[in-house]
Amino acid sequence: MSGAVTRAALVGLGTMGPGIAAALGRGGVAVTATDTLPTALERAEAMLPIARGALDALGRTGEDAAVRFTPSLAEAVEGADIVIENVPEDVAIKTALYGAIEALVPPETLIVSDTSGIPISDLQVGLAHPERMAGMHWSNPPHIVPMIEVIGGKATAPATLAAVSALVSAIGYLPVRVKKDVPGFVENRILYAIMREALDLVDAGVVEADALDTCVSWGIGYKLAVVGPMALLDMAGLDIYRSVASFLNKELSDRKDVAPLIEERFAAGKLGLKTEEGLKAYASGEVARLTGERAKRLIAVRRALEGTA
Ligand SMILES: NC(=O)c1ccc[n+]([C@@H]2O[C@H](COP(=O)([O-])OP(=O)(O)OC[C@H]3O[C@@H](n4cnc5c(N)ncnc54)[C@H](O)[C@@H]3O)[C@@H](O)[C@H]2O)c1
Ligand SMILES: Cc1ncc(C=O)c(C(=O)O)c1O
Repeated sequence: MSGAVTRAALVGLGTMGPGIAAALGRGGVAVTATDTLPTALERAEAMLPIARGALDALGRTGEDAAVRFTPSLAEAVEGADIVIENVPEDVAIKTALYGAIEALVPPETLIVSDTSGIPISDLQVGLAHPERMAGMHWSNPPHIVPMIEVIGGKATAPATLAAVSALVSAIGYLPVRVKKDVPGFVENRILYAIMREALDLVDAGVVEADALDTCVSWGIGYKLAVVGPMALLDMAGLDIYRSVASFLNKELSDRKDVAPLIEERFAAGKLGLKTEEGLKAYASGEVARLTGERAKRLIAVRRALEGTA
């Protein structure tokens, strides 16, 4: 692929797809989006104006490039400069899809995955042209969180990484170049260290779930939005960090499996907002209300941090 990306195909329209479609369109990239489930296509079409409203509220106003929806993978990828894969976090599902995509597009079309942390080297291994594949990891909600990780695998060409980073910048996001293809990349290695400890503390009865969320959101979460961990070390003092880490690090959870609480809810089909019950149960209408309220608050915080509130 040479030149800027102007046309993207988006494959998979679940939690992440609709917001990504809106963000690309607002960034001037025409999108053709597809999913194997008709209900996902319908939902994504309904979500598009809502995500565009959030972009307006962020001050990211302007003309939208066309966003179209189709049940046909062939139609979605036709003429695309880049194919953005957003299907479930499962190597078999993703690699089967890459086979189908490669049969439909020329060798220069970029293929990227929004994988949360499967190494790109593992995903690209069966591709006929693995050099055109990279990781493009968005954060949920993708039309509001302005950072995207860019990851290369063993076979990724430098030109592919340059093109993906250029696309991220062109649509107004901050590209974070992850230099090694480690599982979980950077964002999810940090997030899952937090999640593991949070679940362990709740499971051990140290704190109620709601109180833990208050502690993290109004304590470290609020602070980290302004002062990242490396800067926070200097703010706290390395002597303090050293003293605390010398007794605390060995106390922290190092469990290797998934917490029993999550396994139990997963086995019962309780997946969170998407099934209206996860760690908590959500009354009718509550999911839409919560999603809207959270978007409003995230937008207000982002505008304050950007100095545009
Ligand atoms: N949910 C998050 O917070 C989040 C954040 C960042 C990245 N991710 C990653 O993004 C990817 C998608 O996550 P999600 O939460 O949107 O998943 P999801 O399960 O909500 O949606 C996946 C969609 O893919 C569709 N699909 C499955 N196989 C397909 C195929 N062969 N062709 C076309 N469509 C197909 C499904 O019908 C579904 O609509 C995963 O790799 C995930 O790890 C998720
Ligand atoms: C729990 C969880 N897992 C993965 C991701 C992203 O890949 C997110 C997120 O973006 O918020 C998440 O919350």
